[in-house]
Amino acid sequence: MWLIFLLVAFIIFVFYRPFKFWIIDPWLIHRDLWAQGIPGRHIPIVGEILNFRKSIQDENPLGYGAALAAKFGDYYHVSFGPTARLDTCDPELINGVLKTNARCYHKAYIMRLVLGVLLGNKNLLMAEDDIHAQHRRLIAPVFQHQNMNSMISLMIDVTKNLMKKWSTAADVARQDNKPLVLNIHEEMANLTLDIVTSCVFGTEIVSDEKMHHTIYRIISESLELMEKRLYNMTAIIPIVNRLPLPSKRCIDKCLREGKSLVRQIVDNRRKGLTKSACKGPDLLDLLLAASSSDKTNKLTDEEVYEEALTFVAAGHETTSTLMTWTLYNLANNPDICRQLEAEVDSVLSQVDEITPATLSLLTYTEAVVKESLRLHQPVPAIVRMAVKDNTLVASDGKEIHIKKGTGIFINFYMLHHSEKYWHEPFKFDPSRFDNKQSDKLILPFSAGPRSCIGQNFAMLEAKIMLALLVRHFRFELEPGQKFTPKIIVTMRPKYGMWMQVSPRT
Ligand code: HEM
Repeated sequence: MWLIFLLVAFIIFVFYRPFKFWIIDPWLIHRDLWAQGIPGRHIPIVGEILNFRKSIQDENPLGYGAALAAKFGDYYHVSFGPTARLDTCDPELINGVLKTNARCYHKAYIMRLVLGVLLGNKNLLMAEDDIHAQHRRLIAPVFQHQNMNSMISLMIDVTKNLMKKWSTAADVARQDNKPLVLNIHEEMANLTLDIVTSCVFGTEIVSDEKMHHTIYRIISESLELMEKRLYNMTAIIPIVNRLPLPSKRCIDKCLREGKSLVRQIVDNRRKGLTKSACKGPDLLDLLLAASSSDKTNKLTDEEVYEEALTFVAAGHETTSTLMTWTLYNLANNPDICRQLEAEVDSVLSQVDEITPATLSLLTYTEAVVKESLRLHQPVPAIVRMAVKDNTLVASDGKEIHIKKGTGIFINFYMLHHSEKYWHEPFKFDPSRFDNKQSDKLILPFSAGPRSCIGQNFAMLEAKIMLALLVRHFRFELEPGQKFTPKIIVTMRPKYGMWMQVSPRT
């Protein structure tokens, strides 16, 4: 008798929990949303993963969300794997999730799987609730304008180093009667990695080829592996995602390498063996100072390592994709490019004088960057998970009761391309930002208490790089290439971006 009882209990334990996770919980959420009149569809177990994977194979990852929105509207429910979620590009619903009801949401399990395995969970990007609030309070002063301004000269130097290499390479190519052709995405990835690593850690890391290469490899390799694990579902299935499969072992190795590298850099700085390369303190100095100034809330060593690595990971690929798509948009719109060159030529004197004062005069440059952030936002979507029942209100006044466990997919791409809010949304037109009104509908850095803490840094860096690049070079797209977006957290060009780069005479 006891044996039978134990056997039944064991079977319930083994089968019920997965059954509840994969079948019952998602079904209850979909049923509830249907009952509220929210349109949508439910594909059990795999959800939309196979459809999404097909859209990637068809080289149209963005078209898939657009097709769902065309069918169901600005908010609808679907599943991704076992998670039932509400997908939306409605500005009021987004505002509710990111701002008014922010306390009811955490980063989605899927984000934790993609980024948490690389960065850990005790950093600003991944931490939740009180730990997040404590880190945000400590770290926010690091990104104040006055600290950012002391990094201007370093950003200029690093950009000029790259331009010097390009000038030499262009001279060599000219001697062979050929244009200089570069994969601009790779060039921008190296440039932004150099800028962010030198602003975080000092120049020691940039001059050390091996360290530089290791950081680049760790970030790109682990993101690639995570993408594979996501689409073959090994990252999603509980227990399976912990098995020491080759992909998991490789990611764990990347994480160990990354942490030990950062640990070495932090320890060297603490011992005074290295110093900031900025005019003032660099981000590592500021992070160490912030973490030791508040004795009761100080960050542990482990947290300092994680935060420093997070700055590099969060600030590298995002800004490089922004720059790549900006140069692509300019190459496709020569009139806009000439207007930008005219502004940059008139504001910067012969000696490329870039200061906070000259930067504030580069208003068209800023509009070009913002329009690129709208048209090709580096982070096209983010995902949240409701950790409490709550109610959201959509722009049409509809109240939606969200159950704990519902995922929310915030589709910035659709918001930024909606004909409801933007005239000719697929046109690259920086003049839309003459009107401050547009700022309310563009959310490339997200919004609310979890908005991008590095946005001042990113805007400053992008303006400096763009002003210097267009002042000295012209960019033309090499014919015959495909511009397919590839999305793994950021939206980069899948096959690179090949351009003819010629010095301006
Ligand atoms: C064009 C460049 C950038 C874009 C488009 C961008 C975009 C974003 C977005 C959309 C988020 C919210 C993510 C979410 O809620 O899931 C975010 C968060 C964050 N970003 Fe950025 N980012 C950029 C540059 C940077 C830079 C340069 C840094 C640091 C040096 C940085 C550090 C962070 C951090 C630490 C967070 C987490 C903030 C928090 O949760 O409190 N980002 N970023």
